Amino acid sequence: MRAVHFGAGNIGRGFIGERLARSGYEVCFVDVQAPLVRELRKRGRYSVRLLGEQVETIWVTGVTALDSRTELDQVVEAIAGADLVTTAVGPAVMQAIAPLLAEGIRLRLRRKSSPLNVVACENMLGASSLLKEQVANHLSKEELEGMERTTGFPDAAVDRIVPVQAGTDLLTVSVEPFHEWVMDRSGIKGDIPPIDGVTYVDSLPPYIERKLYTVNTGHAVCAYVGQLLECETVREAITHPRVEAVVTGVLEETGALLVAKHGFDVQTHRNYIAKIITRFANPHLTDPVSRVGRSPIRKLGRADRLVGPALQMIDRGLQPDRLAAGIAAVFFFHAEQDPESVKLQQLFSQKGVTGTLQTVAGIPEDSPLIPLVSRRYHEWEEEVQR
Ligand SMILES: NC(=O)c1ccc[n+]([C@@H]2O[C@H](COP(=O)([O-])OP(=O)(O)OC[C@H]3O[C@@H](n4cnc5c(N)ncnc54)[C@H](O)[C@@H]3O)[C@@H](O)[C@H]2O)c1
Ligand SMILES: O=P(O)(O)OC[C@@H](O)[C@@H](O)[C@H](O)[C@H](O)CO
Repeated sequence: MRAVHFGAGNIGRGFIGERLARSGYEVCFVDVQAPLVRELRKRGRYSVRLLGEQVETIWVTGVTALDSRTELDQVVEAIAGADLVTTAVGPAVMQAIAPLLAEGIRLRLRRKSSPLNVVACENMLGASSLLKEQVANHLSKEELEGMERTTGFPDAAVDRIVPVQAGTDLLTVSVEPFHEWVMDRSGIKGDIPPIDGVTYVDSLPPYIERKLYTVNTGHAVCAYVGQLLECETVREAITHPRVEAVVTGVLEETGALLVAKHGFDVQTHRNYIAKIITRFANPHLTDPVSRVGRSPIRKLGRADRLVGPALQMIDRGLQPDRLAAGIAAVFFFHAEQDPESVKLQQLFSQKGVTGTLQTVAGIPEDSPLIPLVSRRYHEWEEEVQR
């Protein structure tokens, strides 16, 4: 079994590649970082360190790599010969890999190959569906019909915290022991050769929303409020009583939404939240708030982890008070190496709370969310000036 995985970064090596290799797939990573590609190809293996009470080292073997900047033909050939394609490149990068995927699918159609599935393992709602649209833009009408018949793009939710890697070895990746990978069965064409640890469901929205609006909402609020209160890592933030209070308050709010919307059992959801808070507090992980808060404009998107649940709460007559405090904290986020953080600061200095939310999240001026966030912004401002 052969898998092509785009993005040999943290989650790519630390979770997707690890799962696929342990399930018997030969994994070909595709990345744009030449040193990473070179080392993966040369060594053919790397280690994943599970940072729990004890450190457990897993060797991921039978891997290789290609450079999507310089080895285009080989990447297309690898896609044509694959049993599965996965991605973990970041939502904004999917567009860049779409032409290569289209080329690979075109070659498979010409060769009358067996069905293929493409799974985007990105933190967003409907990532594989969006990737499908992006690929479709590069195909003729006839090729598109062929793709519809032969290629599945099942949406998925993936969960494992993989921080920025601080070790000296380029390939070794340290991760938390917890993992969850849920895939929408209805989007699959043909079969996906078994993957250890994947749960198949008939409808993904409850699972991806539960993950995005709990793990990622909580994580983001922890990062933004944490940085505002001078914490550098997620652990430092979640063990700061003020941050912890905001995060748990926010997760109570999104929990009420998720229970009302998807019918989750209240106690089961409380346990899910408690487990996540424990994961954030993992003393063996060093996860900087700058990573977790990265791409703040994306994170303020209308369907993303902050504004998404807040607007849905308002629609259901629920009050996203503490979530509004989390959203307001984003406007204080600074990460000089992060182009979105720099851009958001510029935008915010020109447009303030209302204009920025309208621009980046498309929220109407009369949305009740705007005064809620504005009030919370001024409260944070007073707090930091004290
Ligand atoms: N790190 C986590 O804890 C985690 C967990 C679940 C999901 N995710 C999601 O996975 C995705 C990747 O996150 P990450 O933390 O691994 O980021 P990362 O930056 O460590 O990895 C992304 C990789 O994609 C590569 N890349 C960039 N452009 C490319 C291109 N055109 N072709 C091929 N590769 C390209 C980069 O070089 C990098 O190696 C994101 O959508 C993220 O939300 C991350
Ligand atoms: O990857 P992002 O930028 O969407 O979000 C940052 C973190 O919240 C995220 O990477 C988590 O670590 C991950 O989603 C846990 O499963």
